[in-house]
Amino acid sequence: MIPKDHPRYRSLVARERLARCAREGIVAPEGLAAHGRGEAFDYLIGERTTESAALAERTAAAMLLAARHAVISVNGNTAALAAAEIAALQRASGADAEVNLFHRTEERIERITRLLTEHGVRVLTGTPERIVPLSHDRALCLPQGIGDADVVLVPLEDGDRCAALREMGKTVITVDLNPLSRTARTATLTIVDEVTRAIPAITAACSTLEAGEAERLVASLDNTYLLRAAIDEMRERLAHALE
Ligand SMILES: Nc1ncnc2c1ncn2[C@@H]1O[C@H](COP(=O)(O)OP(=O)(O)OP(=O)(O)O)[C@@H](O)[C@H]1O
Ligand SMILES: CC(C)(COP(=O)(O)O)[C@@H](O)C(=O)O
Ligand code: BAL
Repeated sequence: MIPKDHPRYRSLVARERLARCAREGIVAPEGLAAHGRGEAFDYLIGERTTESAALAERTAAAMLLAARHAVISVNGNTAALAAAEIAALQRASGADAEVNLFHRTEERIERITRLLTEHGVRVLTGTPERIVPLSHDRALCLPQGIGDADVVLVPLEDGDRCAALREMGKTVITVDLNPLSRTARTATLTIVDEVTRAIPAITAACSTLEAGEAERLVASLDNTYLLRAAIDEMRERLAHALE
């Protein structure tokens, strides 16, 4: 039982949820390591949504709403951490949701699909095909899902799949606490924020974008600026960390 007044309550609750979902075969064991890497970067931005991340989240909302066919690609970590948040984003944006795994097993696909459905997510299902040119199982996706999408939201992603989706002409939005990851540097739009903060922020933006704001956000998108702003935030916090 984690006391609500614990200074790291939010982090410990997330870890407890991931550990439980790993035991239940939803989160891959490797996902615990990936989460730890993310938490380290979250420390560096002060475990809060920075100004540049907030700008990226509003831009993501604009891109999802303008999409011909937006798909949220869900892996085990994202399902464990943000199933209800994905359902709310789906309702706000109209995006489809599809389970796509690196450590793919049919059992994990079924368990993650069940977890998402229980939280209100409408999950695309069907027979996957090797559509994305990759040598691992992230290549497997649904022709009517990621295969048809023009905009894909891929939280906690792999750099090689991000690059492959871009080469297929798709717009890739990622949520990644590490501004130096291959994904962060390859995506069309990178949200350097924690996934349970980022997804609700995108959802909120879907209903608060003002007239003309969406077009301005997309037209002014500069992912290098967003990554540099995140790095500058980390550097500034480190410079004054012991004051
Ligand atoms: N809760 C979270 N919210 C946001 N980002 C996260 C979260 N947990 C992990 N991450 C980040 O998501 C990424 C996914 O982990 P993974 O191990 O696939 O990354 P990676 O291999 O370093 O990335 P890349 O392949 O893009 O270089 C990591 O960059 C990690 O820092
Ligand atoms: C662990 C994970 C971040 C997700 O794995 P999965 O849920 O199988 O897509 C994976 O991409 C990795 O870095 O190993
Ligand atoms: N996420 C699986 C290995 C990679 O980072 O590409």
